[in-house]
Amino acid sequence: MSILVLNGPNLNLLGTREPQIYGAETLADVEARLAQEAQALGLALQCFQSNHEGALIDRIHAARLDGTRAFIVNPGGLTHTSVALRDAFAGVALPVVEVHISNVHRREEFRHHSFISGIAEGVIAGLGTEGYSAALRFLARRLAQASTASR
Ligand SMILES: O=C1C[C@@](O)(C(=O)O)C[C@@H](O)[C@@H]1O
Repeated sequence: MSILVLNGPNLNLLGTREPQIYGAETLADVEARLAQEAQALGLALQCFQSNHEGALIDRIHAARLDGTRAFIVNPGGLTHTSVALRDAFAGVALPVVEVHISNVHRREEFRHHSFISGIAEGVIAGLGTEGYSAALRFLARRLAQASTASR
């Protein structure tokens, strides 16, 4: 069972980008930690970051064919703008957990609306990079329950 972790625009700059908001860990640090946690949970993990909306959409479509069972996504600024990203998730119809490092609801008003939340199983915001780990633990349990139920 494989989980695909998607990060959108500017998340490649984690660690140096506005560290007072997003912290000091790099995306490579976060992905390495998640890979260890996934292994301990008995899950395979794939990670993909892009600054390009179309590349993210292509990766979501490709997930239909590569064994992906669920997504963890931090869409970055595309959260607040992208109907196309939402439609890609809806089209693939696998569970999605939306993660934001910062508490978007405590920030500028334009960050309060997400096009993704309406098709997500759940939304985690403001837990820092721990939010990705919380999403992984949630999905591990959810996928295990689903596979027991289908037996
Ligand atoms: O790029 C980001 C990062 C973010 O998704 C977060 O992780 O807190 C919040 C977004 O509003 C912002 O555009």
